[in-house]
Order: sequence, then structure tokens, then C-alpha cells
Amino acid sequence: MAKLTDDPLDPHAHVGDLAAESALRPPSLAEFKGQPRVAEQLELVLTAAQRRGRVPDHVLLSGPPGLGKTTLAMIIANEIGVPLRISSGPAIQHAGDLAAILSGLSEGEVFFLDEIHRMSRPAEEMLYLAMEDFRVDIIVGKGPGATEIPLEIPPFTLVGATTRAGLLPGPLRDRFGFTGQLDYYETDALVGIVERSASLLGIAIDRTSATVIASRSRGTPRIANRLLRRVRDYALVRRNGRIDPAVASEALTLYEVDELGLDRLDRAVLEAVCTRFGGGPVGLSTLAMSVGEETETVEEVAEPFLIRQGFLMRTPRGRVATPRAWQHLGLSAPRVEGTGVPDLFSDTDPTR
Ligand SMILES: Nc1ncnc2c1ncn2[C@@H]1O[C@H](COP(=O)(O)OP(=O)(O)OP(=O)(O)O)[C@@H](O)[C@H]1O
Repeated sequence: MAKLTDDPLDPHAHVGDLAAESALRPPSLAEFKGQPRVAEQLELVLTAAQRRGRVPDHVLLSGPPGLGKTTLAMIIANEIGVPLRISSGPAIQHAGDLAAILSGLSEGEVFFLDEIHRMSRPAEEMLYLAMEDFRVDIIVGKGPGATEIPLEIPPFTLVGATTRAGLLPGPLRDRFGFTGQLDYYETDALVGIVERSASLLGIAIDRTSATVIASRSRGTPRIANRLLRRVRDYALVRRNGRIDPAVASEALTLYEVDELGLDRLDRAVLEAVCTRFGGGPVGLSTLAMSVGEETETVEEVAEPFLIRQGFLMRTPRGRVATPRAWQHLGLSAPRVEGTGVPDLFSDTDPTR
């Protein structure tokens, strides 16, 4: 389940966004643009299962928030024409919670388990058996008199989603027949998504304005859709309702999204590394504390984008700002005496 936050630039779902999000979700693989490799692989898995008359293999979807994992789970259920049951790792703290869900599934149902890496260990062990043998062992009683009663469950397809595939234990990862790794979207694909969403929401937008929004959306459809709505609001309140590239750009500047798509958190992280820790290396927890954010938010939301854009590096000694980061912030990087090379590895944070 997507996290709810109040930050308009957070790629997690925003309070009030959920209804808008579901209206914009593409309903089929053919309409799910921007991840052609995963869409094609998934289509093969689903078609083959249908031809064999079997439930499709369990599917693991991984990638940063807002790239379409929940959407794909819904699409899988739609494509094979079965109901979808949704839950999330943090909601399943006891094996009994999972047993209750699994035993209530109907034959062939898709069970979407978001944030699967945050499930409790006993529930995880129950899931192994359920995935492999479509069976759970219910423990009745306590102590030496406790007995395990095996309970058959109908064949189902588990779709697990995680932002951190690396945190999943090997035995769990191995039980998925297919793993789809979602990656940040190219700007062209996001332009298409912005145009599609605009048309669904009845917003008139030209290609150049859609490109302004898409290129500042950090490669993330959820952010593209949200920025489109903010641009629409700005045009309505400050202009005559018409969106053009200048209006789109003014609106995004107002919402503190810069030309490269960096938002307030991204810039706060880079500024902290450069100005408070001399460019790094600085440990993740120190960095998160210095920008007043959870370690998880910095690691899962800001960092992947900053690393991908070449602003930040992860080194064994901590996070280090690249020359591009200094340049983007309009600062000059410190130089190693006599070499003219930025001193990227001075050890400023011995507490890491
Ligand atoms: N390929 C796509 N085409 C069009 N819209 C998309 C696409 N992928 C995602 N979206 C839109 O982006 C929004 C977020 O997608 P979704 O909720 O599926 O992301 P997620 O990866 O599950 O996020 P989280 O990890 O936070 O749960 C939805 O509104 C959805 O409509």
C-alpha cells in the first residue's frame, strides 16, 4: 500500500491523491507504457499460463516508489480476469493474519502484497509453504501439546512488491517465478503519460508543456501526474486556465521543482553533503538526521535519483557529492592541494 504523506513532491502517495491515482491507472498491459521490457516479459508469463490452463507463476516487482508496481498488480488481475486481494507487509505482523487472508482467497485470485520486505519472519515462513505447495500449517494450542493442522488453500498468484529487493531473504526471492525490475521512466514515455492523464482529466495541454512537466518528474509517473495537477491549479488561479510552457515552468518553480527535477529534499541532501560535510563522505544516518528526514526516505526516495543523475556517489566510507552536485548548487568544490582535482574522499565523518 502506498504511504500517505503531506509533501506535494514526495513520490509516495499524497493524502487526497489516491482517488485521482486510481482514475489514472492504465487498465491493461497494452496501455502500460514506459517499461517495455517488463511489460513484454510479463505478457509472456501470463499468456503461457493461460494456454497451459494454470495460474501464473508468482511475480515479484521491485523498484522505487511511484513507478507502477501497484498498477501492474491490478493489470495482472485484469488481464487474467480474476479478482485482486491487496495487503501489505507491515499489516501482516502475525502468521495468523496471513493464514486468514490466504484461506479466504478464491481459486486463481491475485494476491498483491506491497512492501513484502517488511513482513514478520513467522508470516514469511508461512508464505514459503503457501507459495510452493498452496498449503499453510495452522498451529493449534501452545507448548508441548501444540499441533500443526495442514490447511489446503486454492492456487493463487502472489504479486509481491518491494522498493528493496536486496532485503528479501533468498528463499523468498527464489520462490517467485518472475521478477520485474521497474526503472525510472525516460522523458518521452512520461510525456505520453502526462498527455494521457491530461486527456482523462479534461486538461488541455500542448506537447511542449507536457515535456516541461515530464522532464521535471524525476522519471516517476506518480510525480508527473501530481505535477500536472499542480500546473493545472496554477493556470486556473494565476492565469486564465490555459497551460503553456511558460505557465508550466512558472508553476513548477513555485513548487520548488527545478529544471532537472530535483525537489526540496534532493537539494537539501546535496546541500548538506556539500556545505555541512565538505562534500563527504558522510554516513547515511548522519545525513538523514541533518536534513530532518527518516533514513529510509533519504535512502529510498532521494538517493536513487541523485545517484542515477550523477550527483551523489555511494562509497564504502559514506555518501560523496560529485562535481556535478557542486556545480548544480552553484558552489565550487574543494580541491586537493596542488592537483586541481576535487577532494571527494576527505574523511569528514568518522562516526559513520
Ligand atoms: N506505465 C504507466 N503509465 C501510466 N501511468 C502510470 C504508469 N505507471 C504508474 N502510473 C501512475 O503512477 C501512479 C503511481 O503508480 P503505482 O501506485 O502503481 O506506483 P507504485 O510503484 O506501486 O508505488 P508505491 O511503491 O509507492 O506503492 C498511479 O497513478 C499510476 O496511474
